[in-house]
Amino acid sequence: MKILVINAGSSSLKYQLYNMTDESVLASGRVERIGMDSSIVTHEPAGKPEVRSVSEILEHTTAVRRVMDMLTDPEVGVLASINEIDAVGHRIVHGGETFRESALVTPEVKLEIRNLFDLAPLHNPAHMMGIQAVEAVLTGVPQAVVFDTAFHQTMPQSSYLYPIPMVLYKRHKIRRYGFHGTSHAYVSDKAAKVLGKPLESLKLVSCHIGNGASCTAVLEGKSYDTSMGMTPLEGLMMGTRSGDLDPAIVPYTMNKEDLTLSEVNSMLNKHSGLMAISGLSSDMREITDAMKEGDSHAQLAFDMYTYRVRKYIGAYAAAMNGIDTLVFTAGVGENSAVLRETVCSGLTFLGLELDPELNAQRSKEARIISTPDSRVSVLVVPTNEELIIARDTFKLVSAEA
Ligand SMILES: Nc1ncnc2c1ncn2[C@@H]1O[C@H](COP(=O)(O)OP(=O)(O)O)[C@@H](O)[C@H]1O
Ligand SMILES: CC(=O)OP(=O)(O)O
Ligand SMILES: [Mg+2]
Repeated sequence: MKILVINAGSSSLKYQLYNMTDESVLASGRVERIGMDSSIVTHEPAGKPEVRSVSEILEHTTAVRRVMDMLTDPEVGVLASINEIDAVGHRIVHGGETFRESALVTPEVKLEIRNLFDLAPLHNPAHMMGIQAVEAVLTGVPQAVVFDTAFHQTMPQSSYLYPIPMVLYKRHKIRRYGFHGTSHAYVSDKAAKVLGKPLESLKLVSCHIGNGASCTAVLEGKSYDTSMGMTPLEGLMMGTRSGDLDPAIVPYTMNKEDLTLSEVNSMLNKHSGLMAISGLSSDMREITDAMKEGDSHAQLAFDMYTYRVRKYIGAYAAAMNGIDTLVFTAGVGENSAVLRETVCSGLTFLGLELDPELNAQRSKEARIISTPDSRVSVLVVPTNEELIIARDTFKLVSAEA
């Protein structure tokens, strides 16, 4: 079975085509700047060089058509015909309280995703465009949806409720949902396998640190608490998102700077985090490079960023009455040895001891980077959200057939 995985954003569409016989990736790529004057299409067929092209792609249906053209192109394609695609799986950021697990796309499921537009105005409408674009181009092909929030639906009320009037939860479903669930679930499971222990026996903290970043306390194999909240803005400091701050800053800033709601929202989501403090970049590679050159703003951004990760790990160790496993994943977590070292250097009080050589090694494999005597096992586990989406889609479509 061949499955196309799609992660549709408001102005981008990322894809991976899997052959589920051996879970190999046949091709992957992305369409960026949808709706702008020049869109960039990057296509990577397995074993062949990447191809890039620039054209005008005004909406998602055209983007999906372009992806199909690339996949079936005589030179850079990997399929003889689009009829070879058996199913499509979509990443959906917000599943609210409705979706505890992945689902096949039906008219009812689409309606539910639409009902969640308010809770994820940046993400869910884009995902819906992706679903509809596939419907238009690959008529009749089954589609599945896999939710970032689903894994966190096990959180107890004491973790997910905010201490604000209950009526807001009842009326508007204002609560913590948490995100990156597909990734947290995958890396927790993988870490347990690497350690040779049942996941249910572990007190694990998973740190997904990419452009968006979140920490999750995984207790008895389930999400017990997580740092992102009603939206992916809460929690850790991120590339361009502030993470935690005093909520009083919002009205105060609006008043002092004469900002509208949408402007303050944009400030916190797009112009804060590493970008704001360093004044340089939201990309951790550029931050750490600048630090080496003695850039004090980049250093401050890094110090704040790592300090906040460490605080969450400490908080979750307390929340679970202990921690025996710490996992780093995603772009920064997998690749930045200096970030892992800095975060862990303040956690020796837990009996955590990093092995500097193992930490410095580069590898695409899941691996332990703590010493044999460390009371907390520290691991780097490369995440693979697309593979989980492909697997869930495969399961759902096979069960239906
Ligand atoms: N070698 C590296 N060292 C430090 N940071 C890295 C490295 N490679 C990638 N990154 C960071 O990973 C981030 C992207 O992470 P990723 O998980 O791909 O994010 P997203 O899926 O949210 O776009 C980049 O912004 C960059 O800061
Ligand atoms: C939910 C979220 O923050 O996603 P991303 O890390 O892809 O931005
Ligand atoms: Mg990501």
